[in-house]
Amino acid sequence: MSKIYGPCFTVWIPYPAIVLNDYEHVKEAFVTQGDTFTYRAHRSPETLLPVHDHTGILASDGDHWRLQRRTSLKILRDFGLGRNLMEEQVVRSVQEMMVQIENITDKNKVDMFWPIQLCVGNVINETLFGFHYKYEDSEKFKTFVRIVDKHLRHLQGTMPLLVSAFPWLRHLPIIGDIGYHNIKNNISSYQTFIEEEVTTQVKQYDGVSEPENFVHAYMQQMKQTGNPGLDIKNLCASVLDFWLAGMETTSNSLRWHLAYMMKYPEIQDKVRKEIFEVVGTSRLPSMSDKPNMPYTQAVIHEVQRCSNMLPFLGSHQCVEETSIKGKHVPAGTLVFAQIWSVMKNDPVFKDASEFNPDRYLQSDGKTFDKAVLEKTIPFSIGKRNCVGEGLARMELFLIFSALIQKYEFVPTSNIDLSPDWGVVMTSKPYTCQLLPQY
Ligand code: HEM
Repeated sequence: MSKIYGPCFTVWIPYPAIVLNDYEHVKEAFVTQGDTFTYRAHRSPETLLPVHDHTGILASDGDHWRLQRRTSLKILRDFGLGRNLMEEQVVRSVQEMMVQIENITDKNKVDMFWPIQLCVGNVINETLFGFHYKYEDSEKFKTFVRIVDKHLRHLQGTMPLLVSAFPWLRHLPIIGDIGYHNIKNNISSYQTFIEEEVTTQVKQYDGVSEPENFVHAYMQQMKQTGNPGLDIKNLCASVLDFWLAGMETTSNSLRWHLAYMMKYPEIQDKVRKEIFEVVGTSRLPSMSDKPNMPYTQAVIHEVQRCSNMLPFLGSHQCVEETSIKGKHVPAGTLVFAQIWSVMKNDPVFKDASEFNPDRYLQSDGKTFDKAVLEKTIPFSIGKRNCVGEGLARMELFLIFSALIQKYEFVPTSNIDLSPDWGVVMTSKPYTCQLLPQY
């Protein structure tokens, strides 16, 4: 549509919503006029993700959103987000995953879904609740993941979208049940999961001693600040946000990474060559290796660009009358930014449909092309960008490079790189043969 209507146009769904399609418009709205566009639209199907609207980070706005986002970021930073502590946590999960894979007796036809999911899930689980699920005792975790997975696919269905366009339809039988009430009921299953884990931690913590996990630290903030916006309801909502936003995205992205590596085995070999040269085989890759591994970094950028897991960001709403690049935007207008379009259509990506990690590197093979990097925005930009970007980048690097270091991934089923649609665009299921490399 952007080819016909340009980088900024209005769609009627049936209310008017502005769609931003290029980097310049997205930057002007979300960065230059960041405060004006941080509000959410509060319409289904988005409101069907959290348990209560206007709680936590993802589904709140205004001063309440600022408080929740600031509190969560402070806690994550105190726990070492982007520093050694968090790296140690990721490495622990990687080591457990490698043992699990090692123990798979038949490596000729492996589905990597659960090893990756549990590895990523345990990073977030340790941060939030301070423990890991054991591979042999992870049924509760798997049940939760299955519900969320189904939920995220279902939300993009025709019925939920119809209810979003015409909210009164939720009162009709069938459409209302499928498009609204069944989904709302589904949420209570994951609400129970989260509340049980939070309650266990709340009971264990005295409110004053050194916090050992996110729940403890949030409770400490509740006590120290006395701020009524920090309460158990918002604690549960923030924890759920981290589970939803932090686990499904990162684990799906890693599955995309392996799919691309199997489709392009020569690129997989080149990544492994760089890992062997920089890290060797006697230890796992670490964050201190990252600056010396430009090709691996370029591959991660290119997989994120091409897989484009979150083509549409969550809704943004403009709180006051303004203009974007000279185009009038009335107060209350909905704004959808298509980072899909930015990463597929910006002229900086030559032959954008080709999978070509080299586009990120200059001719010396080491220096990054800053113009290309600037427009690669899988975590969005501006005030409402991804809270977990630092952690996600660390996980992608450490988990991906550890897998490629140890195994060659050879497809044993068709690798189809077209996505399965949902709130998060996932790779199609595949199986692979794992060939140990040392
Ligand atoms: C590859 C992995 C990831 C990708 C591609 C990704 C992408 C994004 C994007 C594009 C947004 C902005 C959505 C919007 O504008 O509505 C976002 C928001 C968010 N992300 Fe991530 N994310 C990833 C991993 C994570 C992780 C690991 C965490 C937590 C530990 C996390 C937590 C969040 C939260 C809480 C928000 C909401 C921010 C707000 O509304 O203010 N994400 N993410």
